[in-house]
Amino acid sequence: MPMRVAIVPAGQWGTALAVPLAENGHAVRLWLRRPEDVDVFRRTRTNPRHLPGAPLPDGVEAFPTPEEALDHADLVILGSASRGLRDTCRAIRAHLPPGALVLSITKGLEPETHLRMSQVILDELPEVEGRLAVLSGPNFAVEVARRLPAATVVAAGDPAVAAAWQHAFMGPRLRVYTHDDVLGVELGGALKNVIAIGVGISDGLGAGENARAALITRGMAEIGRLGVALGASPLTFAGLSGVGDLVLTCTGDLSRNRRLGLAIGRGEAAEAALRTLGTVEGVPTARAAVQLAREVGVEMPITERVHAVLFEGESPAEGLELLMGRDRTKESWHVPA
Ligand SMILES: NC(=O)c1ccc[n+]([C@@H]2O[C@H](COP(=O)([O-])OP(=O)(O)OC[C@H]3O[C@@H](n4cnc5c(N)ncnc54)[C@H](O)[C@@H]3O)[C@@H](O)[C@H]2O)c1
Ligand SMILES: O=P(O)(O)OC[C@H](O)CO
Repeated sequence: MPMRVAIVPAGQWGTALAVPLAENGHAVRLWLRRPEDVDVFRRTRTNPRHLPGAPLPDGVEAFPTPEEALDHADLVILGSASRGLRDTCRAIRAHLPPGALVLSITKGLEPETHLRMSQVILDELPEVEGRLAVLSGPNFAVEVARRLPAATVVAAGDPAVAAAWQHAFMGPRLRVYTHDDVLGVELGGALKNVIAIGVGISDGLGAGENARAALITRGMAEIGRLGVALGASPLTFAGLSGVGDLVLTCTGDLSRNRRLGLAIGRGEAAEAALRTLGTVEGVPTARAAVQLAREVGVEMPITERVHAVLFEGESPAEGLELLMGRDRTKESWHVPA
């Protein structure tokens, strides 16, 4: 059954997700935060600020206010970067249709609180409890917008909620798997961005492909270690939202996190790279992840080094040396009792 879907706000990822939704016959309304972007959209049917060169299908409309975008919405997608998610929740609260299903597509941890994105949403919008799902997986927006084949995961506490989103998105170019481990799916999507910065740094230094594979694999181990300590199922990290997204982000040159790392590893200034790249979620997430890991007593050596390079002036070469010089250990996801 065709539904009304609001994407509030629509950045690169939210705009790309309008494509499979509209192609499934849903009426999609984007909230574009700058009114001039709405004018451009109405003239060109593109959102060039966030997703240049991707014409959107009939059935997608753009609006300058959340109120208009949310009018009679059955399904609501929160598409903000993590730094704006709280403000987004506050901006939509008064206009959220009662009973609408809500989906988080944001990958990150809040630096000050260490909360996952679904926890931030429930903090601001407790009334959506039971109606909230999260989407995460190995998905570059530009490829989804170009209708290249992809797979992703929707997780929710209530299987009927996950199934409703699966039904809304699933089509010949996008496979959607449901999951019940919201915690594991969100942590995989958030923490892989920090490891991708680390792999980019290593590649930028010219450390080689052996180093890249080692960082990805040991990165998965430390993500899994923290995830399990926090209550996630270990097998979630073997799935699309875990190793799938980690591999994509660490190896795909479309990744902004990987590209930030590459720039740092080559000796370029992180600030300049960040200005060009825009949203790089691994940066705020590195702060939260390091504090969270220390709180629960879990070792995350790669995340620690990325954090030190980003925030403590450690050089990429020093970081790599410190990782290679760690005490001998066995290969495991050992979680202290
Ligand atoms: N782009 C991708 O390929 C992709 C794929 C999967 C997941 N994601 C995730 O989707 C999320 C959004 O990424 P994106 O690529 O769409 O980023 P983007 O930079 O293109 O868009 C970010 C959106 O957040 C809004 N925003 C930023 N600061 C805000 C604030 N303070 N208050 C309210 N809104 C604010 C912007 O207006 C914009 O609409 C990220 O968490 C990212 O990890 C992105
Ligand atoms: O461009 P990035 O690094 O934010 O990665 C985008 C997606 O998260 C990949 O799944």
